[in-house]
Amino acid sequence: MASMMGVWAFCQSILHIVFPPDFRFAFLKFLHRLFHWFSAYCYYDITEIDGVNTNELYNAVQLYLSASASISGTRLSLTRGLNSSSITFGLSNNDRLVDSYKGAAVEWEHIVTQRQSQSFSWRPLPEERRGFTLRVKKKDKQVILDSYLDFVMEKANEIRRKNQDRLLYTNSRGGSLDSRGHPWESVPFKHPSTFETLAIDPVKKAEIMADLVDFANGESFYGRTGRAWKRGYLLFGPPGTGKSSMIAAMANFLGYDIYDLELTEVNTNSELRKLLMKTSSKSIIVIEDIDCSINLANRNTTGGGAKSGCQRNNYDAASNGIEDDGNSITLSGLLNFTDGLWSCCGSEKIFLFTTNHIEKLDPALLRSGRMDMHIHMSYCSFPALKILLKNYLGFQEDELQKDLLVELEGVIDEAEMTPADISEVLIKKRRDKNNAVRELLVELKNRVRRKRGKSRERNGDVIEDEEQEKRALDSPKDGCDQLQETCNKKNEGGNGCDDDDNDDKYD
Ligand SMILES: Nc1ncnc2c1ncn2[C@@H]1O[C@H](COP(=O)(O)OP(=O)(O)OP(=O)(O)O)[C@@H](O)[C@H]1O
Ligand SMILES: [Mg+2]
Repeated sequence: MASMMGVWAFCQSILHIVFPPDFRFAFLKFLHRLFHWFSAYCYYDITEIDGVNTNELYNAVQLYLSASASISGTRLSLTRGLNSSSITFGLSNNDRLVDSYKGAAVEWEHIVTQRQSQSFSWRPLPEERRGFTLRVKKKDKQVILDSYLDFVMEKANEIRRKNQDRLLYTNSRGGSLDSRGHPWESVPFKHPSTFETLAIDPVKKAEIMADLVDFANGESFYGRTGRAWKRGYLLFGPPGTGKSSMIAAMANFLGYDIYDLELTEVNTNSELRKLLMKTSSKSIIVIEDIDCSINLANRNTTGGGAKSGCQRNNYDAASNGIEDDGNSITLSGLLNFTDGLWSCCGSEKIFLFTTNHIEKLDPALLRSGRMDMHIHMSYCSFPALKILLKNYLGFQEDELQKDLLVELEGVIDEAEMTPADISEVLIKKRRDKNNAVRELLVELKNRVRRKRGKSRERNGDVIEDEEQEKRALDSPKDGCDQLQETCNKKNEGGNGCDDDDNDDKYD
C-alpha cells in the first residue's frame, strides 16, 4: 500500500513539472481511476472536521479503536476526557490497526497532516488535519457499509458511557439556551446511592431491578410491540423514605444520565418540548415533587378525556378560567411531554416523578403507559432496617442478639420511622455499634408510645397510666432505661428526640 502511494506521489510530481494544468488534471483523474480498478481494495476517508462541523464518526472511530489499540501494543496516544475518570488509548499519528468484522478484515490508518494555509472560516480550525482511512476489500464493501460502521458507532457510545461519569442536568436557566444552543446545564453526577445501599424491602428491590433490566434490554420487544422505548415510574411516600436515593440508585445501576427538570422554571409547553428534545437517549428525566410543581388537581375537564379535557392553563383555569394561550405550562403539556410523539425523540428514556402526596395527582398522570410502575417508598420495615444496620454499622444478621432483633421487629412497623431518621440515629452513634442499636430501639419505642398516646387522645379516651405501657414496651435487659428517661423528659418539655409532624401527615 505504501509503495503504491509512493508511485502515485511520484507520478503527480512528474506531471506537475511536464504538463499544463488542464491536461495534468484529466490525466491524474484517469490514473486515479485506473489505480482503483486494479486495486483489490476500496478506501474511505473519515476526516475529523467535515466542512466546519465536527465529524461524529471520526470521534466514534477513535474511541472504538481505543478498545482494540490497548491490546495491540503499538505506539499509542493517551487521552482523558472532560468528566471522565478513565484514560482511553488511541492510535498515534499515521499508525495502523487491523480489525475484523463478520469475517471481513479491515485496516484503519490514522492520518495526520499539517494544514497548509488557514482559509477563511467562522471558527478557527486546528493546525493539523486529521482523519482515518478505512481500507476494505472490495468484496467486503457491502457488509462494512451496511453494518460495520453502525457497530463502530454503537461500541463507541458504549465505551463513552462506561468511561464518562454520569451527568446531572438541570434547567435552572429556565428555557433559555446557552451559546451552543443547549437549554440544560450539567455537572458530573457522583451520588453514591446504589441498590445495595438502598434500604427497602428486598423483594420489592429485586422486582424494580428486574423491571429496569427488562427495560434496558427491551429494544426488540418495544420495536416488536410498536411501543415507544420508554418507561414511567412514580415514586411516592413520606419525606425521607429514599425517593431521591432511589433515583440515584437507578441511574447508577443503568449507567444513565439524569435530567432533573425544574418544572417551575419552565414557562410554556413549547419550552417543555424543547427541553425534552435536547435530552439524550439512555437517560432518566426526573420531576421531583410533581404535586408542588404544577396545579394538577384543578384540571379543567371540559372534554372529559385526559388530553381533551385539559386544554386550559391549569393555574388560570383554576382561578379565572382564561383559555390557555400557549404562554404557560399545562397538564396536557406535561402529559404530552411524557407520552406524546415528542417523548420518543431519542429512545430508551425513563420518566420518573416523585411525590409525597399521590392522592393529589390527576388520574390521567397515573395511568399505565405514563407511569407504568408505582413504587411506594414506605417507612422503614424490618427487612429494610437490617440493610441499614449492615450498611451503617457493619452488622451481619447473625451477629445481632436474637432477642434484640425480636424487639426491633416488634416495634419497627408501628413506630413508622423513615430510613432517613433511622440512619441519623445510627450515624450519630456509629462509633459504638451495640450502643447505636440500643439507642435506636429506645427511639422506636418512644415513637410507638407517643403514637399510641396520640391515637387514644384522638379517640377521646382518657390517657391511662403511661408508665405502665412504658414498662410493657421496655426491655429490662437492654440497660438503656437511663437514655430513655432522658428522652422522655425532653419530649414532655416539647423538646423531644424527634417530632411527629410527618407522622401526622401520613397517619
Ligand atoms: N430507603 C433508604 N435507604 C437508604 N437510605 C435512605 C433511605 N431513605 C432515606 N435514606 C437516607 O436519608 C436521606 C434522605 O433521603 P432521600 O432524600 O432519598 O428521601 P426522599 O424520599 O427523597 O425525601 P423528600 O421527599 O424529602 O425529597 C438520604 O441521604 C439517605 O441517606
Ligand atoms: Mg427527595
